[in-house]
Amino acid sequence: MKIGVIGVGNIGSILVERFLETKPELKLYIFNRSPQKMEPYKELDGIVCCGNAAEVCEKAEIIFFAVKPQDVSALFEQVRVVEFNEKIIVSTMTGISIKVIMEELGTDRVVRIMPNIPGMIGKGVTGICFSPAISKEKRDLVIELLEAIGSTVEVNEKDFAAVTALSGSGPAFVFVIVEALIDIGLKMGLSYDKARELILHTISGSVELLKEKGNHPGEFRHLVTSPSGTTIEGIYSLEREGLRGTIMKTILDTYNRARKINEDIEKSL
Ligand SMILES: NC(=O)C1=CN([C@@H]2O[C@H](COP(=O)(O)OP(=O)(O)OC[C@H]3O[C@@H](n4cnc5c(N)ncnc54)[C@H](OP(=O)(O)O)[C@@H]3O)[C@@H](O)[C@H]2O)C=CC1
Ligand SMILES: O=C(O)[C@@H]1CCC=N1
Repeated sequence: MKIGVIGVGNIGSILVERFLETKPELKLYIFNRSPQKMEPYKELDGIVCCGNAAEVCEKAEIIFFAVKPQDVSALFEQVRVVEFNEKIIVSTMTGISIKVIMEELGTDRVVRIMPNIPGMIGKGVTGICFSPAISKEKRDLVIELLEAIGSTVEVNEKDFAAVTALSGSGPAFVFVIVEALIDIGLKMGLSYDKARELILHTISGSVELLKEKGNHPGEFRHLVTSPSGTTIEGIYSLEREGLRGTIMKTILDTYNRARKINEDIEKSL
């Protein structure tokens, strides 16, 4: 199968590298605005570095658009000449609706996805939504392709801003929390390595426990919390400081920003 990737930045390069690693049978066609980002792929088998975005669209059957929202107008201009017909466009672009892509490019086969950075090791989760014209067979094909970066969750397009906030941007919030936990480990006298090991195992172990047992997180939180013990002291502090509200507000601000990007793009096109 012939796959195109336009924009080989953070997300585009994850897609390219995971496809190369897990799906060697694919033929890849890539293009990036600044050519130096294509350098690492120049001599590799199964990958062609194209001269422009339209060439990628002409040669590939499924084409990933992985540019920033502010670069989408220029990209539309560059690929408007292409006859998309049976081709499928898969967009990672935040805030760009399926309708906008269909109208701009005169196609009815568009998939909108919101991947995340753990896709780098095949452990990402990707929100996905299809335009109605895409057949069940082609939907399954795209989902199978995306297994290269992890699992997929099908959502309604109206929920994309929420997916962006929770799982698209989510890893950044997790990394900030991990950093804060390591720093406080250092403050309490632990080495960086020991604090990091303790924290990463605590987080991944707690996540695995929730996944395996399926309980509501509050149930396990109670198991840890002894009367007059250490945990309740921490929980009391956490609630007084408003951590729960801070986290909810963080996600809501991110969600509102995703909606605003969408609104601004729709107005500008
Ligand atoms: N980063 C993340 O975790 C996630 C990002 N997204 C979304 O995915 C999209 C890409 O994000 P990200 O990879 O982080 O962004 P990057 O800026 O890292 O990558 C975008 C790439 O697109 C290139 N580019 C821009 N215009 C064109 C064009 N017309 N033709 C070819 N290449 C072009 C840029 O080239 P140049 O080198 O010249 O700048 C750049 O390398 C965004 O819309 C983002 O919102 C979605 C989910 C998660
Ligand atoms: O920060 C951003 O806009 C993108 C969308 C999700 C993750 N990164």
